Amino acid sequence: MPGVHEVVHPLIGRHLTVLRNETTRPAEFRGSVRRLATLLAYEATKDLGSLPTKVKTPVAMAEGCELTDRIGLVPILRAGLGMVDPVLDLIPSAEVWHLGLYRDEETAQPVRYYDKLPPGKPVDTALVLDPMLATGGSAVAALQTLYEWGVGRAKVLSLIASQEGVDTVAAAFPQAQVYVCKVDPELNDQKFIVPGLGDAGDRSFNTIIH
Ligand SMILES: O=P(O)(O)OC[C@H]1O[C@H](OP(=O)(O)OP(=O)(O)O)[C@H](O)[C@@H]1O
Ligand SMILES: O=c1cc[nH]c(=O)[nH]1
Ligand SMILES: [Mg+2]
Repeated sequence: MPGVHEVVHPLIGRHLTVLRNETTRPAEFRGSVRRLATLLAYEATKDLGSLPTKVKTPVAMAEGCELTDRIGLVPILRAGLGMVDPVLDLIPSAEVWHLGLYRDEETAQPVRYYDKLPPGKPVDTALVLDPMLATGGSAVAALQTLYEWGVGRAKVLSLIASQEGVDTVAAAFPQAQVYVCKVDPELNDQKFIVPGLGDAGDRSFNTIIH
């Protein structure tokens, strides 16, 4: 499907296995989120704009390059927070604009609770960071906000998506690019991804109520 990129790599397969495992504790879960976010960001940034430059090494002049896009990382609270630092490590010049969205437990519809995008000029490329793309409602809401802001280009980076979710995003915003480690086949009655990994926010932040 155009616009949806499932990144296949043995390291992604391995770290995803740890992430899915129900016995994985929060600290190790966060580590796996970081590793997968790095691998996904590497793939999702292959077409970033850059210009050739020169750089002086201790020995001689060499060819270099600099990034030309103004890049915004857009983590979706809460679970997207765990993907910020690894992507910021790769793109230290990026801006970070948080969006607060949670799924209503009864309806699974996204509820907006934080949005402070500035009124001025938007970023050229926005990377939406959220480990889970289930119904696609949160990703669609985030993309709607970003396109209204005026971003030139938006890419959604999710560790696990459902087929229904990526279809929903593609139908709403065919111009958006979606990068995922794995597209899982279905959603259950509570709109959780199957097999998925459970609730990414709760597993990241150790907030599962027993
Ligand atoms: O595709 P959707 O059906 O919209 O579901 C995906 C959303 O659900 C999760 O967030 P959640 O609402 O659990 O909030 P949290 O990150 O605060 O735990 C996840 O991090 C996404 O934001
Ligand atoms: O499976 C799911 C669906 C929504 N949010 C999650 O964290 N997991
Ligand atoms: Mg959320």
